[in-house]
Amino acid sequence: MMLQRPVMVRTPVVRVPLWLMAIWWCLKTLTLAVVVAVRWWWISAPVLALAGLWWRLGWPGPVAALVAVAGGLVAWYSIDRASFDKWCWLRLLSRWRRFTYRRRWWSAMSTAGLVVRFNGRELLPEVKKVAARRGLDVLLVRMVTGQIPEDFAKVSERFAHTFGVVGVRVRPHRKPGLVYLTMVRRDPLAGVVPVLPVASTPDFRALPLGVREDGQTYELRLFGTQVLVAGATGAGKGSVIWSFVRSLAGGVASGQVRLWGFDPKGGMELGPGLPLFAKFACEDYAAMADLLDQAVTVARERAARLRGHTRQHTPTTDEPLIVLVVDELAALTAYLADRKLKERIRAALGLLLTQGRAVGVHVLAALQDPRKEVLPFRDLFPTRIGLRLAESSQVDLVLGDGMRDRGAVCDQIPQALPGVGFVVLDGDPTPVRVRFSFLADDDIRDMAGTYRPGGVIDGHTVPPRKPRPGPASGPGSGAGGRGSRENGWGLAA
Ligand SMILES: Nc1ncnc2c1ncn2[C@@H]1O[C@H](COP(=O)(O)OP(=O)(O)OP(=O)(O)O)[C@@H](O)[C@H]1O
Repeated sequence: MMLQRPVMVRTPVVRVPLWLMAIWWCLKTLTLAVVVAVRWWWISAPVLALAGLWWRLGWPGPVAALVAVAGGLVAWYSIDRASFDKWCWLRLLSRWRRFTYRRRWWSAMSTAGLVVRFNGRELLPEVKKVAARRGLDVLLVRMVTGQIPEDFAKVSERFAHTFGVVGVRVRPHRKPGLVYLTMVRRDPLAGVVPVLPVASTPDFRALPLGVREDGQTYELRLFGTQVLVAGATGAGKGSVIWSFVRSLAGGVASGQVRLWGFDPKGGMELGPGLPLFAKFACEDYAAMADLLDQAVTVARERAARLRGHTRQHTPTTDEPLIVLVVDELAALTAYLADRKLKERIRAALGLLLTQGRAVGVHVLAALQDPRKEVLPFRDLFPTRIGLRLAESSQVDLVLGDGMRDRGAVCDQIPQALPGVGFVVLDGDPTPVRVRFSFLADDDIRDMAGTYRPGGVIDGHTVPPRKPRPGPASGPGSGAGGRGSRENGWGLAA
């Protein structure tokens, strides 16, 4: 039997003289000081500069420098606040916020259940970047292997309370493994959004409808889509409809766009803008079914003509974009007592929603009550807008499964914020919070007077009016010598 030598466990001792150790510690401290000074250069550089001035000029040196810098900043702020915010204030704020979020990060992740224990170690998501904006902070976070953005979305409310912010929205980064957390500190959408300017030729790929949380204009891509708006009573469906109509008004005036209105509430909602509509139906459901059938015929004719030539219709005055504006979809598809008529309407609507979008026949439909009879139509609307909703269960019903967890908390929109909602695009996992511009009745009448289109009156074609600035009289007032029938009530062709 061979005797094995015991394993050597003692560390060999090397005797180092004290002066060598002292040099080593000095070098180490110096390196650490340089690293800290470089890492926090935005603190160390000014401190060094002030110290240099004090060294050469005594106290007047740094005091004069501080006064000059403060004066320069005040002047910059007063002359160009946007660039001051962008290049100075928000950058400093971002650094401060990065420090404050990191301080509470470990406990926040731990209590939210996002710390992963692996191989005896604790792994937690890492804050890569913090960008402060007006009223919100955007954190770029690297997730721990195995985590997905949904894990963060589920605890977003918990984060809001932990970090003392009004809300947290979660959005995946385009690179896997990264996620954005938007910490909303004060609601940037608290103020009413005034009417937006009208483009004489609308850009159908970017129609301005309101303002997003990051302060940018929210632009809707109409080409290739159909739009559904849902909201409880008083949620501001009217403001979505009128913001949308306004974004198209230039095209309505030039004849590039034709609006067909369906207002089953007897003309209450769309009435103030009546002159803008080429066709309109508000009481007679059979007339509404006829209009829908006409739209299906147009869509089919165009599809037959365009097949093999193009995949997207280009609106012209000869072949305009047709937009059907429906104020209460459920009145057509769910509440209607006449079953035969209801089936006819449902069939026509289904065809329009599936076949219309490539050939320039679009639908904007508003919905108050997301009940199951209207649900089959939801998936035919690639763009869905959820305003304030009565119950949390309605959110996924309207916007699609999982949308509430992803931050579309329509049920938490306060009554005091009409016109605020979440927009969801098919295939895009991130709801966008938007406030739509508000048009009072007078704004709608002015717009209708200014941008009303030409039409057919008693067999004579009336050319479109040239847009003119300033207020104009409203519908029914006989402006331009046109009565209610000319305004479209009588289904002018
Ligand atoms: N975007 C907005 N900004 C500010 N206030 C708004 C906005 N939209 C609506 N409001 C206010 O909320 C009120 C209700 O809005 P609106 O009539 O559009 O709601 P609705 O959803 O169409 O309601 P209903 O289903 O009862 O017709 C308006 O009279 C207006 O005062």
